[in-house]
Amino acid sequence: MPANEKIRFENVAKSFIVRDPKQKGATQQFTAVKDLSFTVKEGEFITLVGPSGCGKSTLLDLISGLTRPTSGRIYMDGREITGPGLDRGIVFQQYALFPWKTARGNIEFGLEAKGVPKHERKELAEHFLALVGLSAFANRYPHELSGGMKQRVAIARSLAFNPDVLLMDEPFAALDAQTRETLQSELLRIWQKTKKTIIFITHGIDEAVYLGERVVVLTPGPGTVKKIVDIPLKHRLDDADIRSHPEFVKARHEVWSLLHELEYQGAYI
Ligand SMILES: Nc1ncnc2c1ncn2[C@@H]1O[C@H](COP(=O)(O)OP(=O)(O)OP(=O)(O)O)[C@@H](O)[C@H]1O
Repeated sequence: MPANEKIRFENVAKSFIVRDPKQKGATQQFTAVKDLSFTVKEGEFITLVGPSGCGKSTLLDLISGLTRPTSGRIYMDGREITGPGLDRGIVFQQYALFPWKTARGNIEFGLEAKGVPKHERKELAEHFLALVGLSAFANRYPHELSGGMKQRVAIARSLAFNPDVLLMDEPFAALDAQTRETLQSELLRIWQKTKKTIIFITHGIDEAVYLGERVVVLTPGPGTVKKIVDIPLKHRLDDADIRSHPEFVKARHEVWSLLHELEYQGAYI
């Protein structure tokens, strides 16, 4: 295993048994992803983009250990992933916060379940609320927070567990464009500070290029790797208008062109 390798997909396929629409009571196999082979480096920010139904969430479920591959193997730190673990944190599109707990309470709750002592829970919650810029909102309940704030709490909650890898499934998809951009740069800042490995799923080509050091472009279902595009942008946070930068425009165009090749015709991107 190369020294800086964090996650390795080796010929991974995942099929589901589904109802056969042509024959009452019969079932058939449906392949969601196949021949998936790629690696993610330690501390890397990698984004995955592909049309609806190409298997992005399936792929994340496999890394999280919520489901097992039908064939092939997935390794983390050289060990096969066989189930869920706190070394992998997940942030979903929907915030999944407890409505009866405050922002701080939501973060502390998981830590309590993990057996972290009370004073440490409070300290950790405060540290991560500060990291996502929500110190002043610690005592607010989810319904008193904006969508962007709720998603920040969800990110803080995941980070408080100190996972090695943060798995993000379209976390900003439900937000308005302005809030999304703000959270994208905040996430980059957090990534630079925490040095976590981040695997981020998105429908957005801009988002994939802005965040990812590499963008994994997936084929329409059954999803497999079409191409991995290197994004050579070095100073994303220093340039407020990085999206107009020629390197950004070039990378964006490359990903866009891949997703508009013939095999994607009719797919919803
Ligand atoms: N538990 C399941 N049983 C049967 N089919 C499933 C199951 N989970 C996913 N699928 C199918 O596998 C394919 C991939 O689904 P998945 O949710 O991974 O796609 P996606 O790329 O995340 O889609 P989207 O971008 O629309 O969220 C879809 O056709 C879906 O219907």
